[in-house]
Amino acid sequence: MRIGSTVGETPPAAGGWREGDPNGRRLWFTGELPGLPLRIAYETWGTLNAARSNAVLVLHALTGDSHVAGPAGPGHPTPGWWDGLVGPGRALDPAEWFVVAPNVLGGCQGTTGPSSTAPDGRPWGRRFPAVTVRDQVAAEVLLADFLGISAWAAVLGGSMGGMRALEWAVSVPDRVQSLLVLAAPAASTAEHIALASAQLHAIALDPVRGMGVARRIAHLSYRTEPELAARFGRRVQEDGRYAVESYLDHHADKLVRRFDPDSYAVLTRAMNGHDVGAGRGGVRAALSRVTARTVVAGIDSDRLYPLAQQEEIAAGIAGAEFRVVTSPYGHDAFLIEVDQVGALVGELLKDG
Ligand SMILES: CC(=O)SCCNC(=O)CCNC(=O)[C@H](O)C(C)(C)COP(=O)(O)OP(=O)(O)OC[C@H]1O[C@@H](n2cnc3c(N)ncnc32)[C@H](O)[C@@H]1OP(=O)(O)O
Ligand SMILES: N[C@@H](CCO)C(=O)O
Repeated sequence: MRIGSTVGETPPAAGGWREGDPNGRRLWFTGELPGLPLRIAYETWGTLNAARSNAVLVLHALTGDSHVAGPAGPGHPTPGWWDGLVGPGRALDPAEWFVVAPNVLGGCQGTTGPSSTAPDGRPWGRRFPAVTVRDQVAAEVLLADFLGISAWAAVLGGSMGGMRALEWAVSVPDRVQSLLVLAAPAASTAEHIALASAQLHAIALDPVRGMGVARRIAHLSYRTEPELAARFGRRVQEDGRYAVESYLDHHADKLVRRFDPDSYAVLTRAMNGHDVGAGRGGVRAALSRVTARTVVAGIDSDRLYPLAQQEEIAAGIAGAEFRVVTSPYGHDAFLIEVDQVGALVGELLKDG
């Protein structure tokens, strides 16, 4: 394993990597997965204690990145996506916990992905190999090895991050002491694959405009019908667009400005392939491997990953607690309902 630079050195140009952040430490390391040179960009908050027992791994969703906390700014296209969870007096207080957040394998914010340079000196682009959620976790295991963390005090994730958190607890149970799976399924369903299929077709037709279409489709699955009705109704703007149409246009435009369509496609395919039970005798058999103290939580209005999918996970893990986040916002509540999510994290970590 070759160790990469630390803060302050010139970061690699590819993949949207930028300089350090005053609220956290942005780092990267290089290693190798079979056949794939690997760089992982990650951020940390707090200090690893001498016993190496206070490390918490936070795993982001589809278009998230390592920037869990801190303001938006140069190099941070969005503010910290769980900003309310990390900081003094918050559930993940850096005075107590060493918080680590990697950008996912296949992503576009510093970790190896389609916008990275391939061994032939050209960007990978569409040639980037298909990766699975298991590959992504294998890469994160290399990061944990590098950091000298044999077991995480907690692994936390929502949505695609929840898929990886679950995969961690199943594939290396002895390295996960406690686990929060939020708004994620044990396996992607026909509905998920169908929604993703339409998005992937749009990107195949035209990467940039197609990703805008993909985001519109996806964003609808992240919110709820009553919320859209209450916020936008049938209102038409001065420019002639329905207000809800304009809202989706806005989210599409914002994503197009900050995200790589090839990464979007690679990560979407990885989510399609997510099935924690594949090759392990099925979901129940896979879940029975988990030894972590576990909280599985869903959102009562989530139409993408409905509550029954988290109930299934909780039912399969010995001693798991099942919790419901109450929200009108649907799937995106895992990002919005920070107080409720913070309470879940606090519950998980107390006496942990
Ligand atoms: C772990 C991760 O996933 S990290 C990545 C998270 N971030 C993203 O995914 C970015 C996309 N954004 C989102 O998904 C959501 O905005 C969330 C979950 C982050 C926050 O949700 P909310 O606070 O409910 O924001 P909401 O969905 O209402 O969007 C607000 C935006 O829509 C804009 N907007 C609202 N109505 C309209 C309209 N009729 N026309 C145009 N724009 C509109 C607002 O001006 C605001 O713009 P801004 O974000 O540029 O300031
Ligand atoms: N808004 C989130 C939702 C997906 O879970 C994202 O873009 O990652």
